[in-house]
Amino acid sequence: MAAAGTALGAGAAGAPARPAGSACARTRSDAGLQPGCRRQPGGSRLPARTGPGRSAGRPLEQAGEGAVTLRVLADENIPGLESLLPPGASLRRKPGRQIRRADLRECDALLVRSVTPVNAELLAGTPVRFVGTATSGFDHIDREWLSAQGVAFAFAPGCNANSVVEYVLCAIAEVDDFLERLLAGGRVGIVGYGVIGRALAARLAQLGIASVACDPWLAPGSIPHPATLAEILACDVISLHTSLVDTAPWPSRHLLAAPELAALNSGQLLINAARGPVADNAALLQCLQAPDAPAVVLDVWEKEPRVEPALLQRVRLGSAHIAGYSLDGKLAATRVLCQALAKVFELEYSPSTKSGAQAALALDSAASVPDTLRSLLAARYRVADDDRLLREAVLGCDTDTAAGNFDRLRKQYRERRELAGSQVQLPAGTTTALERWVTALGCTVAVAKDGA
Ligand SMILES: NC(=O)C1=CN([C@@H]2O[C@H](COP(=O)(O)OP(=O)(O)OC[C@H]3O[C@@H](n4cnc5c(N)ncnc54)[C@H](O)[C@@H]3O)[C@@H](O)[C@H]2O)C=CC1
Ligand SMILES: O=C(O)C(=O)[C@H](O)COP(=O)(O)O
Repeated sequence: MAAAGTALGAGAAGAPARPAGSACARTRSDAGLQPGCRRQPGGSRLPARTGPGRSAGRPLEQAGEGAVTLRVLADENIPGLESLLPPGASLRRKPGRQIRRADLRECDALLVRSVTPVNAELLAGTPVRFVGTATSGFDHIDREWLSAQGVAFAFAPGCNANSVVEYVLCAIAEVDDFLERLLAGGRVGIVGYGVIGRALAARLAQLGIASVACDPWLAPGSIPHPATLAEILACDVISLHTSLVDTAPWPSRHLLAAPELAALNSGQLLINAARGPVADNAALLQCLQAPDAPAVVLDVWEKEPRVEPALLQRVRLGSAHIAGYSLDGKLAATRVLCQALAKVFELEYSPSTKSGAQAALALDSAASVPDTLRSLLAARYRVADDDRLLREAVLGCDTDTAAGNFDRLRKQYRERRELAGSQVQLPAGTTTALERWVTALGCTVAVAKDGA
């Protein structure tokens, strides 16, 4: 098992072994950079290829005086690279599912998303010395192989955590009266207490909503309100945020299988915005055919890009693996990868850190607290919109067309901004209680002056 959390700045003191596919404490600004590069004798800026059967890397090509050509191949769905890559990098794009070894014959750095498996089959015999994934999860990357070969690796921990948290809050606000129930003393059970699990617990606490969490890979004492999986499954809302882990003793693949799903009832909401296989989809379909089935929201599916139509028909809300797709999160991930790339290849680099201002929101109603929260959340994002698009794209199509449509929805995803960080204008005379809810969602408050 690869030592997990070899990310820069990461490390949970006293933590036991972490599962492959897990990352320790990280924030949006931390680049998860796995070492694997050595300074070359003779001053080459390329990382050494230190793995078995490898020779040292050759220097970067010189393109004109002083210019460095760093050959980058990137998934076409990583935004902002044209302006954020270090100067001197040359960029080629390909659809992530179509990247093959032959594409990498003249390539120093590969930038992928979750749809490109990166392993010996893809990289052996290529000059690639840096792999970056613009994602939080890295179950598609064979990090042990990369490390053994001296190929540097970076990922984007935490970059889209708030996007996922807001997706979960929106789902809660959009399904039945779960938001009311949580605000009236209900509980959320969080499975997986990594970056996203912790961010969700923190946001819920700001809203005065209780949560408990389980994550057996963490050291005892690292979860403020720990619970067993059985206790989690008794909560009003259950939200899955584990990495996809196959390692004993606590694999997360099929963590929710028939016995666990049988514990749920129609008074509960289950949300999976982690990885499809964390919930056994065949068992989930069976569970949803029972009369006392829970409400289920799925952003992720076991055989993406193939979605089981019968399952989609029975979930309350379904989306095309876009929980983390805020523009803010995507651009943050691009910046993290570009910074890691510049560090590995020892390039001077100071990228812009702005995503662009978000339009201010106005809140003018004297609505109930749940409706105030609901309207604020819906001002930026509604899971129901993605649900409609997914149903249109998948239901009634043949399997291959539906799979292509699933990927197209993701490629053409609209510009979605996060709520946190938005300025919310409140009417004059607004109560401080209303301000409290606005700030609990991570927004800043601007109170209009009388007569304004
Ligand atoms: N739907 C989407 O758009 C997105 C999905 N994700 C998924 O969410 C996952 C979580 O993201 P982060 O919090 O950043 O990752 P993380 O690595 O910080 O946290 C994952 C946590 O899951 C825990 N875990 C592993 N196996 C477990 C088990 N059997 N039971 C309970 N906990 C277990 C790990 O110990 C770890 O603490 C990612 O690995 C990725 O798969 C992440 C971002 C966007
Ligand atoms: O960050 C992750 O982990 C994710 O699941 C991504 O947000 C999903 O994006 P893709 O890489 O699948 O486009």
